[in-house]
Amino acid sequence: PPVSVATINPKLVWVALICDRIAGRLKVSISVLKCEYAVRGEIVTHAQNLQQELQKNPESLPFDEILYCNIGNPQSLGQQPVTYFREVLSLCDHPALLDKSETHALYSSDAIERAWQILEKIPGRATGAYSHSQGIKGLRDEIAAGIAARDGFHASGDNIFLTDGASPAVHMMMQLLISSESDGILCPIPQYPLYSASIALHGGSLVPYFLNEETGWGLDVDELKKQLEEARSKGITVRALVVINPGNPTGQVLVEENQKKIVEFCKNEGLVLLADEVYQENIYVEDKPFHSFKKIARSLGYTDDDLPLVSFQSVSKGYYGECGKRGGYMEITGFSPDVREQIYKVASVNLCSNVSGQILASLVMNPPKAGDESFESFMSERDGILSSLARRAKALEEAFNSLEGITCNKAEGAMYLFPRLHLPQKAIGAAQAVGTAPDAYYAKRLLEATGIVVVPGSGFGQVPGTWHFRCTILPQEDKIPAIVSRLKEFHEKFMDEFRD
Ligand SMILES: Cc1ncc(COP(=O)(O)O)c(CN[C@@H]2CONC2=O)c1O
Repeated sequence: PPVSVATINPKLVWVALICDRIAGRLKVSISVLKCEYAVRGEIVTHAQNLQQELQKNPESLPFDEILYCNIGNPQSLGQQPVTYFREVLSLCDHPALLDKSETHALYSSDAIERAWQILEKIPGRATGAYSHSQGIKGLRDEIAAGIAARDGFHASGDNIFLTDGASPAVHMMMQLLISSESDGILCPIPQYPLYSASIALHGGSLVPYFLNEETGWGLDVDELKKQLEEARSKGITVRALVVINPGNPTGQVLVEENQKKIVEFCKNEGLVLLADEVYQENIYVEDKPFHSFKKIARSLGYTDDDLPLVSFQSVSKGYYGECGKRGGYMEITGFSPDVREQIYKVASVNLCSNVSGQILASLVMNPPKAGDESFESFMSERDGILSSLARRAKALEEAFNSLEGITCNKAEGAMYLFPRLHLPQKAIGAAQAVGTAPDAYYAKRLLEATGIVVVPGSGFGQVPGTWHFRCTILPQEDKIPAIVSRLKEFHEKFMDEFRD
């Protein structure tokens, strides 16, 4: 009888596929086979199967809904889009509305004005046309102005590449940096698996550096040096350093002094600094404001020519959470004209990113200002979402830390908690008996008992012998108490079952 992939050990599937590939029977490349993306991996597939069962027979499982806490997808869990952004987007998408008198009764005057300004930046006001391969120049200039206002240092629209979210920008940079397995990219462990997946897809080598859980997921430059030297001793040419700040899945926010050391490290070692800053607006602690690496580099006196730096931003996070609109950019500085030409060439192969995402990225980086008609309502929506995220982060952190055998660092930023499971040996043995990582075994048992979907820590990487899972802080606030009670009930039973 057909056997579901969920019950076969994924490693065996992988070996079988590789053998098929070597035998020439399978047309999928080895790099694709090596690629994994746990955020939408085996646990999520199992959850989707359970959801179908629930739809067929609502009484079939010990819960009545699946709660997807596996992915940073705020609007899928009830978060509302920002009114002003949607007003401007809808007017730009259907400019004929701007000629109708009734529009003024439906839209704020500053949204109407902003839509006119944006359309004036688009050749022929044609939002349905291909744009420049870096994105519409006028929108890139808007974004550059927003970056300059954020950092207090000059930014140029010529250095902005607008992309369909930050993901394709990361893939583009990996394509440019990696020629073979001897090219290495320093990545944090735990890391957001876009990086390990992209490095695998491009045939490169991931050079891990471990964040320190004991110091709140601190990034220690001595660890960077150690891993860099080890990679070089194996003949790997390390091309770049990835830093995710605020961190995913770990939620830490870097302090300025640490960032300065990281910039100096990249400068001294001749590394490209890939600064993933998609959670720059998700900061929940007063004493750790966000500083972009662009700002840090300029404050150290490094100019455009001193340090190759790529800064990634997205419209998927923050208080806007517009994941499905696919907007974002990379700001590239410190590259020679020849290299910039190659970056442009790669971008031009994809023609351009979607224009709605481009418009949204310009709104995110240049939102309403004091005095604008929409400013008060915009700030009320923004602050309401961010303060609620902070409360949810704290509630879940406290819940995890109240459970036997779980410790959880604070989520200082981003959208996730990454609690550590101190599992009894019996539980580890039970997982090994079914050929599953202990944290994946826990996550599957949690899902089957409560409907809560989390991602096993093994999907992000972790210090060997430690086990974690990642849970988003995104379920709406009124659902958090039910999640906490379901989680507590499951966990207490699990520990009773496996206590040594
Ligand atoms: C650190 C980081 N960088 C880049 C991205 C890509 O974002 P976009 O392509 O949407 O701009 C994500 C998405 N976060 C994933 C998606 O949801 N949960 C996650 O961990 C991310 O967490």
